[in-house]
Amino acid sequence: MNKDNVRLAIAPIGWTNDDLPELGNENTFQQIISEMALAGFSGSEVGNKYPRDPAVLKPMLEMRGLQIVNAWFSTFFAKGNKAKTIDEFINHRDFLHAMGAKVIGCSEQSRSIQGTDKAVLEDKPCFSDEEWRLTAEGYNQLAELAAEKEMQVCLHHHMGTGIQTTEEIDRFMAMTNDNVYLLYDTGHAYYSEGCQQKMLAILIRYLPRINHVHLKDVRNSIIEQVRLEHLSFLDGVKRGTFTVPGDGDIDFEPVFTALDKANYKGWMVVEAEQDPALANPFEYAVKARGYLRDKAGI
Ligand SMILES: O=C1C[C@@H](O)[C@H](O)[C@@H](O)C1=O
Ligand SMILES: [Co+2]
Repeated sequence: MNKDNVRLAIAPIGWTNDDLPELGNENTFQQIISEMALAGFSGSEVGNKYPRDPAVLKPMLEMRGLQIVNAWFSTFFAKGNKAKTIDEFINHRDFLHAMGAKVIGCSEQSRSIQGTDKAVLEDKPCFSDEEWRLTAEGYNQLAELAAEKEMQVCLHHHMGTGIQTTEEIDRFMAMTNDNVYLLYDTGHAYYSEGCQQKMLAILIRYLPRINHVHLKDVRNSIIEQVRLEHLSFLDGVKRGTFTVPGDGDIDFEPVFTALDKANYKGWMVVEAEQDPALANPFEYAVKARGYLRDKAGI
């Protein structure tokens, strides 16, 4: 891939998991960012151990050659919580702007089961026409608010949410304006659609509107356990659904080729939540960095 276009970041979720705070609670903020830098990454997303004051956070990152590239934001438009969502979004946008980030990765969490004990492959919500209308209207407004700071909003399609499958991503992209982007997450696309081909089809269809990429690998054997045992999303994570690129069953080379051909300019973020007691986060960060050097040439 073209090194002038793409930069590499890593998410803290491999060290401490915001969805499962008991995973990696022993890992400190300074250890996390020091290991990210030592493994050869130049960006990070934001985790729950990060100081939220840019005056504190920025110098701690800068001295390690790191910058903040995005932070997760949960929206609740479909259930009618527009005013609260917008209010919180503005605070979040201003924090990310102060940190120098350009994109704001959001997930529509109305009726989401990603943090519950429901079976992730069976019990996901499906939005009504009215829920779709509210969601699209909300994201169109977020895009305008982001533009006020020369930033862009993107939707993180996610397991267990109302915007997970190919059809749901298609509907979301069709109902929103072109200034609403997609955060493409390889792991969620593969997990939802069950195969490489469909995972790639989403990427290829939306290349012009993808402005942020999460690189997660998956273990098919664990997804099979999730299916057979009707496990929740988080139970799957604890068993090892996800791992770093190159360590699981996804073939990443066509992903890199498609992004490169489309002249993708932006961050690619290694994001591989697994139990740090089973998968040493620093070791896996180094492994991911080596894989990206070998296979993507970056
Ligand atoms: O981007 C993400 C953030 C996490 O909190 C989430 O659950 C994970 O799977 C993900 O892709
Ligand atoms: Co992600």
